[in-house]
Amino acid sequence: MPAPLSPDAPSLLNALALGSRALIDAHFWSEGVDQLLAALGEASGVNRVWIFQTIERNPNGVLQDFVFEWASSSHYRERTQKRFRFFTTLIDDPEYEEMVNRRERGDSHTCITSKVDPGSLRDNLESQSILSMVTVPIMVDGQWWGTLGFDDCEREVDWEGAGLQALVISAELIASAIYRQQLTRRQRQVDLLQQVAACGTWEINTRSGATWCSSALLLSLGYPGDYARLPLRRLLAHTMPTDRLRVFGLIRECHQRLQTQCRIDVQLRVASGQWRWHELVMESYYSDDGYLARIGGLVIDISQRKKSEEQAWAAAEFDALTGTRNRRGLANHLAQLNGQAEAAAYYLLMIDIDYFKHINDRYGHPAGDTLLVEMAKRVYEALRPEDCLARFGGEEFAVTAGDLSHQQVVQLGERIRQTVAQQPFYLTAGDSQTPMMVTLTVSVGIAPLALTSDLDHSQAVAVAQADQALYAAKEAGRNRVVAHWQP
Ligand SMILES: Nc1nc2c(ncn2[C@@H]2O[C@H](COP(=O)(O)OP(=O)(O)OP(=O)(O)O)[C@@H](O)[C@H]2O)c(=O)[nH]1
Repeated sequence: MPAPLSPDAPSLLNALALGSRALIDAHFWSEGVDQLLAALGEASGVNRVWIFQTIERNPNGVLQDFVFEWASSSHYRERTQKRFRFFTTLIDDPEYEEMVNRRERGDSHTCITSKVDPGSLRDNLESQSILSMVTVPIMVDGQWWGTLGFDDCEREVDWEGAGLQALVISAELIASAIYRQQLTRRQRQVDLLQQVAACGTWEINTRSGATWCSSALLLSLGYPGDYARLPLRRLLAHTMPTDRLRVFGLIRECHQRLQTQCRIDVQLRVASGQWRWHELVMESYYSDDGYLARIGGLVIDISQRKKSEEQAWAAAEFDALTGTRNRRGLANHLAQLNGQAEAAAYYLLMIDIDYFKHINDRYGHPAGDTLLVEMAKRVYEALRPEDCLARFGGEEFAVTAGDLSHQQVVQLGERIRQTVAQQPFYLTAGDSQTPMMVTLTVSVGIAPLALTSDLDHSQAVAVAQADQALYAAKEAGRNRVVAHWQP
C-alpha cells in the first residue's frame, strides 16, 4: 500500500482566500458556502465536500440533515439520496461514539478507512466507498452547529498538518457566516417587534457622546432606519425642553445612588412634528471606578395610553353634558386648594334652576339639556377665573369662591342670579326652525366653607348649610339669593 497523500497546503490557502471573499460578497450566505466548498474541493482533489447540520443529539444517536455538498463528479453526489434527509445515525460503535463526542467538543477527526477498526463506522465508510475522510465541526456560539467533511473515494489522504489547519479555518469562516446570518435574522425580528409595539432602543456613550438608536426609533423620529448616527444634540432636540431637564435631574439622582434602572415619561417630537408621550426606561452602566459610562434602554410610545388616562380622568372629574366639573371634580379642586392656599375665607354657592320641570315638560328633555349647557356658560361668565363651577346633579350647580367677605359673596350670588334672569335664552324645540325665547331664574343658597384637614366633613357641612339657604330662597318665592348666616 503506498503512503497516504498529503493535501497541497498552498492550494488550500488559495481556495480559502477565494472562498472567504465569496462568503463576504454573496447575497445569500448559502451561495458563499457553495463557492467555498467548491474551491476547497478542487484545491484538495477530494471527491466530495459536505456539510451535515446537527439537528439533535440524543443518547442513542445523532439526527442530522445533509445541507451542503460539492462533488468532483455527479457520480459522487449523495445529498439527493433520500436516506440523507434528516437521517439518524445510531451510536452503536465505540469508535463512532468517540468521533461524535469529538465533534461535539469542536475537535476535528481524520481517518483512513483501511485503518479503522471493524465496526459500524468502518461499515459506513465502506458502504460509500470512502477511502479516507476528514471532518471538522462547525461551532456556532459554542454549539456544535454541524460538520464539514471531505470524502476521498480514490485516494488515501493524510490530512494532519497544514491541510487540516486550512479546513479548521474554513469551518470557522462558515460558522461566522452562519452567526452573522442568525444575527441579521434576529435583528429583523427585533426591528419588526419594535415597530409593532411602537417602541425603540437607544444608547448614549456618556464619555464620547456617541449615540445609537434602533431603526424603529430612527423611523419614528423621522430619520431613515439605517441612519448612521444621530448627533447627541439632535437626539436631545427631540425631547421637550422641560422634560429634558427632568431627565437630566433623574440621571443625576440615579448616579448619586448608583441606581442602575429608572423610568420617566417624556414628550418626544416624532416624524409628523407632533409631540407624543413616551416612556423612557433607562439603564445605566457604570465603570469599575463608579463613572457613568453608558446610558441606554427602551423608549415606548405611550401617547394612546396617556390619552385614555386623560379621557378617563376627564370622565371622572367633569360633567359630560355641560363640561363643568362634577361633584368629584369639585372635591379634588378643593383638595388641591387645601394643599396650597392659606385657609382663607371660602364659600359654597348652591344654584338651582327654578321650575325646571316645566321647561322639560313644555319643550322636551333635549331642549332642557341645551338650557343646562347655556345656563352653565352664563354662570361661568359671572365668575372670576379662580372660582370653580361644578354641576352637582340634575339642574343644580355649585360654585366655590374664596377671598371674599360675606357681603362680597352675596354680591357674587346676586350677579349669578341676574346674569340668568336678565337675558332670555333661545331654544329650538322639535321640528320648529324658529328659536323660542325662554326666561329662566335661579335660586342661590350660600354657606361658608372651611378648608380644613377633614375636607369631606367640612364640605358636607357647607353643602347642608347652602342647601338650607337654597330651600329658604325657594320658600321665599325663588329667583333670590339667601346666605346661611342671614336671619
Ligand atoms: N333636561 C334635563 N332635565 C333634567 C336633568 N336632570 C334633571 N332634570 C330635570 O330637572 C327637573 C327638576 O325638577 P324639580 O326637582 O321638581 O324642581 P323644579 O321643577 O326645578 O322646581 P324647583 O326646583 O322647586 O324650582 C326634573 O324634571 C328633572 O327631570 C338633565 O340632565 N336634563
